[in-house]
Amino acid sequence: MANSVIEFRQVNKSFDETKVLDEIDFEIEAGKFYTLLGPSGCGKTTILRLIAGFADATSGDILFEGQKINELPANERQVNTVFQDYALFPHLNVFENVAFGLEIRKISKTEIKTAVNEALKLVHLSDYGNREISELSGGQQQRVAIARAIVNEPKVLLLDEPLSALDHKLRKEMQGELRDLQRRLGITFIFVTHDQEEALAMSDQIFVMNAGKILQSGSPVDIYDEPINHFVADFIGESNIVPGKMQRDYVVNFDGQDFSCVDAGMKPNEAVEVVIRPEDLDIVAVDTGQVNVTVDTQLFRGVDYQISAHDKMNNEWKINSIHKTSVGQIVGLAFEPEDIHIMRYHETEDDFDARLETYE
Ligand SMILES: Nc1ncnc2c1ncn2[C@@H]1O[C@H](COP(=O)(O)OP(=O)(O)OP(=O)(O)O)[C@@H](O)[C@H]1O
Repeated sequence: MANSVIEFRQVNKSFDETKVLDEIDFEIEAGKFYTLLGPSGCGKTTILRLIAGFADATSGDILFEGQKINELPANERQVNTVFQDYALFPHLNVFENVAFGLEIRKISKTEIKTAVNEALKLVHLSDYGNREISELSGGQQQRVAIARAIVNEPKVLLLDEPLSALDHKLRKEMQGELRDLQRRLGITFIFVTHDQEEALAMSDQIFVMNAGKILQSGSPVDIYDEPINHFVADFIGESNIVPGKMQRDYVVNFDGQDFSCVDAGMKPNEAVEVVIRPEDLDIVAVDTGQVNVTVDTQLFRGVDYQISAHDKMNNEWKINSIHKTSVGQIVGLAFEPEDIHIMRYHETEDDFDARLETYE
């Protein structure tokens, strides 16, 4: 990649006998918003710590703009980190917190003042320089932490679950602000979250992780529409995942019937998993859709109903619909061939658990 800023080559990290990163390979392109997404304990923070230089890889290479930086001390790396708990200095005011990194670099007072004011302006805190940290809301403290990181003009900003302490509404607002800030600054952001909605909303590129591995990387749309396996399909939004068998190109069998799909290139009779998103299903009269299901539960959510149902093979179906049904009712489900996504390779959570055990 011509514009690569960070690259991991077969990076492994173990603590004693426990492997927490397993052959991690990726390239990060300059100027984009990347997200590491995965459940708690999958190794996201460890990747950030390796990039920042707070921890060493057990094996493999870490490159910054094409140069190996495995041995480079943290303070010589052109990256800054925004931590989950902000890590602000409580005895310094807002201005002093942001200025701290510049002061230890012995930059002139005038330059510091200009840079700090510019950083505070970028995070919409221009009038807050004299405030004590204890006088700020959570969202404002988060902005100070971001200003303190960007004032150093890093090439890469690492953000470790920076929004997790905020309430739902503020969190949504900050997602938009961070996205805007990244675009305005044009520096690379590497953002860590376990919240799939946040990852889809903010990122240019997502790395979906589980159990120390990157399972899939791609744009939010790619990952949502073309999940590579069961874990990704399930983790990114809600999915109906039904076992099936590829009959031939463009024809898949599930629920005891053949369906047209847009997938080809698999072996005849290959076992597959069929994914259809709940919002792609329409509820229609019984026998007028492709699959009939019996409604098991129905929840009203304001904008729609979240319905769960089962088909004659006892596959579970989740449907988001504006149409009200009733428990026990048999309805038809209609969908288009392009709403069917076929996954040829699947690894269930049980498989993952089994793989995890091999680490121990
Ligand atoms: N210093 C350490 N010593 C031993 N094990 C560690 C250490 N740091 C992390 N781990 C383990 O490494 C694994 C990955 O941790 P990491 O913090 O990278 O996960 P994460 O995906 O960021 O999780 P979370 O979302 O909970 O922060 C976990 O099982 C964790 O317990």
